[in-house]
Amino acid sequence: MIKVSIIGATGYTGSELLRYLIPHPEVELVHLTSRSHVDTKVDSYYPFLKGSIDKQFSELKPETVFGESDAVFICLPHGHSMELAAAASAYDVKVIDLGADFRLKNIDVYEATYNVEQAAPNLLKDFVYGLPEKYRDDIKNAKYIANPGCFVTSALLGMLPAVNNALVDEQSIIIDSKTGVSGAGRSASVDKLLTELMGSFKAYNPLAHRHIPEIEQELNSASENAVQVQFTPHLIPAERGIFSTIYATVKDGITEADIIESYTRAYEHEPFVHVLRPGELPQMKHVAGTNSCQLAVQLDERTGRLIVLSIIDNLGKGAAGQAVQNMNIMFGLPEKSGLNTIAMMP
Ligand SMILES: NC(=O)C1=CN([C@@H]2O[C@H](COP(=O)(O)OP(=O)(O)OC[C@H]3O[C@@H](n4cnc5c(N)ncnc54)[C@H](OP(=O)(O)O)[C@@H]3O)[C@@H](O)[C@H]2O)C=CC1
Ligand SMILES: CC(=O)N[C@@H](CCC(=O)OP(=O)(O)O)C(=O)O
Repeated sequence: MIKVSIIGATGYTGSELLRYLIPHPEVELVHLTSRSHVDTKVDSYYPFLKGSIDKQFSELKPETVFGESDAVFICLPHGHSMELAAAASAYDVKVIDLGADFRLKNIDVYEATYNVEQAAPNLLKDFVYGLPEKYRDDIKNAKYIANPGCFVTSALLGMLPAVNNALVDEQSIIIDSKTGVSGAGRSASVDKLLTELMGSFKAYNPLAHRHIPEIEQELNSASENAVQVQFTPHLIPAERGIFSTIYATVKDGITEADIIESYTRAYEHEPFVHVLRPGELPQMKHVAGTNSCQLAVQLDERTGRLIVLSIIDNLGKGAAGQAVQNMNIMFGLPEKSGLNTIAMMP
């Protein structure tokens, strides 16, 4: 059994990790840390876990958590993982960070984007960007994983085959994303409460969202030409889910058959990415509570634009599900272990 701990287990990604890890056949949960609920029974804090877990939240003591675990998930707000990763380096433990501290390889870009100093620059090279569809071989041997951002995952899975195969003008990509409010975490501000959003819908951070450099970093490393994206996120009155509609102008001579062939080839062996059949359209609900991504791919012959509809659950493939997928790859387990959930309908 793999001894697993979660730092910041009282948040939304922490609870989603528990949902995947409690039934995981190869996992034994060891430490579940919290600042505000030390000694509270986990199933008192999370009544949906009654009968599933008999543990208490504990204080974060790095030497105990890293010293007694094989794998540790860090689920803290941005800026807190650098010091922890440095502490972990003294132990034989694998770390999967769900935050953004090690996603951006360029330190200046990271510091400008997050307005915080990169306090562990020497560890950056050891962090593998945790998108299995792009970095599976590196993930197998990694000690540290920087789990991708949620919008970024939906954008990259939607655009990587097009960029990899030079199907689209790399400067023409427009990503229009909608997200449920759980993306903002459990202690979100008033403007992200469902009561404020119900019956409404709004855009935020249109020109400066912190995921823009992350999307561009990963698309640029897949492309011979410079990639620049336009990205606008929107909040919708839903608990979870991301729906990205992505537009890009196709290059001269590229046909819909070329596009379908590239997407099919890219994902035919991927356990969690599903390219829909012609005419099928995705709905956020169809991936809720799962680690799946569904893609609808079409060429608009009239405008010459590729349109990709990409859906994930922000807490699933956008966070905890992808983190468990990365753990499975790092420990040589079947990639779907613990991740065989099916979306709830209706
Ligand atoms: N929500 C999402 O959809 C996604 C989130 N992420 C990233 O994952 C990480 C966790 O997100 P999420 O679970 O949503 O966040 P939450 O706000 O829901 O939870 C964060 C947890 O961290 C603990 N915490 C909060 N502030 C501090 C602090 N200053 N020092 C130490 N611990 C603190 C809190 O627990 P306590 O007070 O008990 O200690 C809290 O439960 C973030 O970096 C986020 O950006 C990534 C992808 C998707
Ligand atoms: C609704 C909402 O606020 N969403 C978050 C993204 C959440 C996420 O998953 O991104 P990180 O992993 O980078 O935190 C935002 O727009 O900043």
